[in-house]
Amino acid sequence: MSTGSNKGTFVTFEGGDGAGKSTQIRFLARLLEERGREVVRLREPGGTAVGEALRAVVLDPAHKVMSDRAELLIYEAARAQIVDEVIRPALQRGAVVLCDRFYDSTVAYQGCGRGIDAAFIDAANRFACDGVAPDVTVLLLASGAAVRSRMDRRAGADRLELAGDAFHRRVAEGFDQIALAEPERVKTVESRVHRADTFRAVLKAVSDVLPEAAEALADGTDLDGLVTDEMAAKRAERLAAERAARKAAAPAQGEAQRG
Ligand SMILES: Nc1ncnc2c1ncn2[C@@H]1O[C@H](COP(=O)(O)OP(=O)(O)O)[C@@H](O)[C@H]1O
Ligand SMILES: Cc1cn([C@H]2C[C@H](O)[C@@H](COP(=O)(O)OP(=O)(O)O)O2)c(=O)[nH]c1=O
Repeated sequence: MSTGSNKGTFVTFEGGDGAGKSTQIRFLARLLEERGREVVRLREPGGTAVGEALRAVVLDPAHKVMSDRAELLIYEAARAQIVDEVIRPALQRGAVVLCDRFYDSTVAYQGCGRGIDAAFIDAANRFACDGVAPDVTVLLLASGAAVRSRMDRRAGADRLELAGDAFHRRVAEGFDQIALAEPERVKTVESRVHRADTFRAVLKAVSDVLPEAAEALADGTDLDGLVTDEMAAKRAERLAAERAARKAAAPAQGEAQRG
């Protein structure tokens, strides 16, 4: 295992915004939980109180004058926190940790995108990770047109999403370079039209480190059914969150009308 005495498995998902990382993490988490594994689902930056606070700062489009060095250090600060507070303890317990982005995003976005020196990025990543490293990384690739139509359906672009086409082209090249440099760890998966097809490719990519994934591909598990159920669960969660937000806003509107 990549982190010495760990019993767990650490899987990271990388790729551009809207590539389908969080969707595929949902599917894999469900499959592993159905097979009795403890799964810890995380996103970077975030996943801890400190990390979520830092996420709000670094992604806020109102912060138009943030320096590239400040941006890098915020991502690394969030990473150091999530490694110490959540990832290392979870791996020591034997859990599967599924993380939406990790240090490869810093290489691609702050290194290739912003142009910060690669050796410094590498040292900063090592300092923040303190010996914790993914067992396998799934790099999801989606065509520009597919991502644009997916992102159009999303509300409110964040500060990084607003960074421009040339920046995002450099980020995509950065991910390609990472995949070329580390083919053992980084498995490239095309994000297909049908989510279940992408999921099968993800299972294949992680099957060396997660025996449950290899079993599911071999034993005729109904993967289309799992994807359909999980998409319905996601829709239900979104509707519940929207209802809760409307309910929270309603008394405030009442106050405003009274005042
Ligand atoms: N294979 C796919 N085909 C079509 N839409 C997809 C596919 N995978 C994900 N999506 C949709 O695209 C959007 C972005 O996916 P998401 O998983 O949030 O991406 P990411 O986490 O990489 O930003 C979501 O609305 C999701 O439902
Ligand atoms: C972890 C990490 C993320 N990022 C960027 C990539 C994303 O644009 C943003 C995280 O936003 P997020 O919404 O989690 O990504 P996505 O849109 O793919 O779901 O932060 C970096 O620039 N460097 C990093 O080290």
